[in-house]
Amino acid sequence: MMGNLPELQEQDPGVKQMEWTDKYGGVVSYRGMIGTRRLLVSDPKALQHVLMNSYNFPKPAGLRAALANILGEGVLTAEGHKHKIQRKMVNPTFNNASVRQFTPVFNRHARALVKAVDELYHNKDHEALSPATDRLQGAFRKRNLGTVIDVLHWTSRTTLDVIGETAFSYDLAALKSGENGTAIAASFNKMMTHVGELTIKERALLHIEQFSFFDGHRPLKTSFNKSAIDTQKTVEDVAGRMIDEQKKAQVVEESDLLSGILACNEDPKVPASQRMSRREVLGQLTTLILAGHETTSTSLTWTLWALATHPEIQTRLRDEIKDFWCDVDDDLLFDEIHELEYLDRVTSETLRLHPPVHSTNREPAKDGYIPLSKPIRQADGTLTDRVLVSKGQPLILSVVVYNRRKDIWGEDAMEFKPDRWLNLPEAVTKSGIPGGHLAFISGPRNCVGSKFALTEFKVILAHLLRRFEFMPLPEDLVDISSKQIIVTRPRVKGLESEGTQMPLLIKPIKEA
Ligand code: HEM
Repeated sequence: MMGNLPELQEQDPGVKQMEWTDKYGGVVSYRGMIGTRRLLVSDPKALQHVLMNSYNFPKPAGLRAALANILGEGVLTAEGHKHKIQRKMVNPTFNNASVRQFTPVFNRHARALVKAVDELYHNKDHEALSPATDRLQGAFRKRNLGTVIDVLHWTSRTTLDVIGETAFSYDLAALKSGENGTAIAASFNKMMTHVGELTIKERALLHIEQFSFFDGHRPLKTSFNKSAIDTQKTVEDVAGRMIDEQKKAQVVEESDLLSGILACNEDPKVPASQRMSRREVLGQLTTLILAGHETTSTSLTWTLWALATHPEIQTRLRDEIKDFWCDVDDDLLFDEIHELEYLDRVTSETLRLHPPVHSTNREPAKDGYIPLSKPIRQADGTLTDRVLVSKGQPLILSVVVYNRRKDIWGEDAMEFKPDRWLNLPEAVTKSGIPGGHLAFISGPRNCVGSKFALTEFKVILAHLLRRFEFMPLPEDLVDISSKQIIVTRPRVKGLESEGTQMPLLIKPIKEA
């Protein structure tokens, strides 16, 4: 009934898939639910073929409909002509000029995060964190070893506040008051907690719901769908009021992503047939909040963990940041932050080793062949350098497997080594995948917010490293594993019931 899916769930995301790939090569056939066959794809030529021809390999209709329950009718779930139109409206709001304008906002929220963590360190009545960190706290404080903080919890609130302000000039107040903040912050938190706690039955229903025989009967009345619909409605109520106010004022100031999208959409030069409906504009907003918040916060979290477990890399990175950024009262500027070479290598290396979006699903619109860079052996024992796929065949494009393949990245592929980016293997440079790793995928449906994400990520990381040292907790106390909850989030082994978290020890940096 469940095919190979339980096997995949037993281990951290990507582990089983990597085993299969090592054994069988860049395209592996396995069983999904109710006898369906899925192809796990990690061959670079095959990935590029599918991603660059994205309109011939759409996202499965069922998956899009299930995602639309959570995200509305935004660019992430649109297909074909609709997607082209939406992407045209959304693209300009993420160009370099626009991201440059948001960089002061990233700096301001990074400072607020540093202040909150600093208060926590000095024990000024900040709220309790998570049961795990609270339990660990006493022992470490007594021995003057530092303070334990759940970095996932703090980065997640910060990136939520950033997206609230940059997307629609709205103060989500997540850092200040967390789940007691605005209705939007509270409902997003509730929905994400729910995703993390899905029962086996709810998971099965989510899978089943993706089959097209549910078209017209979605969303099913599950408690998860109810919380997703509530979240979407909460965002739409607030954003809808804002759109009405801007229309009443008859001036569209392009100060945030929403007004940038509105300005493109209302441009008199755009024919009516090329414009987005009000529902679609609102859908962009829910999409941006979800796509732009969890991804960046989990990347920051995995990076802090990688740096905590590699202190020499942490020190080298901090030294680069300190040398360049003398006065912490100055803001880090857009052009400057991207010139920091070691920071860039550390960023690429974390996105390679810990891509937040673990995989993405596609299906061919018609029968055809997918080319391979390396031949694979077929069931009958013969070798082939192309794979025949039929219309509707589920394809799982595995970001995490491609990013970690030893035959592509080298024998040390599972190690965190930022300097590998100084001299990448030919298999990577000739893969055709822009930027080398696949964390933002490629082609017409690549991550529209990648420059925004990289700038926000680097600014927040630089502020944190300038002020704090991050250290891991002893492995016998805290052993980190991961779980896919839309994005790949960390958990503590043995404390899975406490949800996702990343407890690390912190100490303020003593300025020389
Ligand atoms: C480190 C941070 C991020 C990573 C790794 C990431 C990764 C991705 C990936 C892999 C996709 C393709 C998903 C798919 O097709 O299944 C995607 C799409 C998208 N991302 Fe990001 N993302 C990040 C941050 C952001 C941010 C900050 C924003 C906006 C503020 C954003 C907005 C979007 C949107 C709108 C799409 C849909 C694009 C389309 O289908 O045309 N992302 N992202």
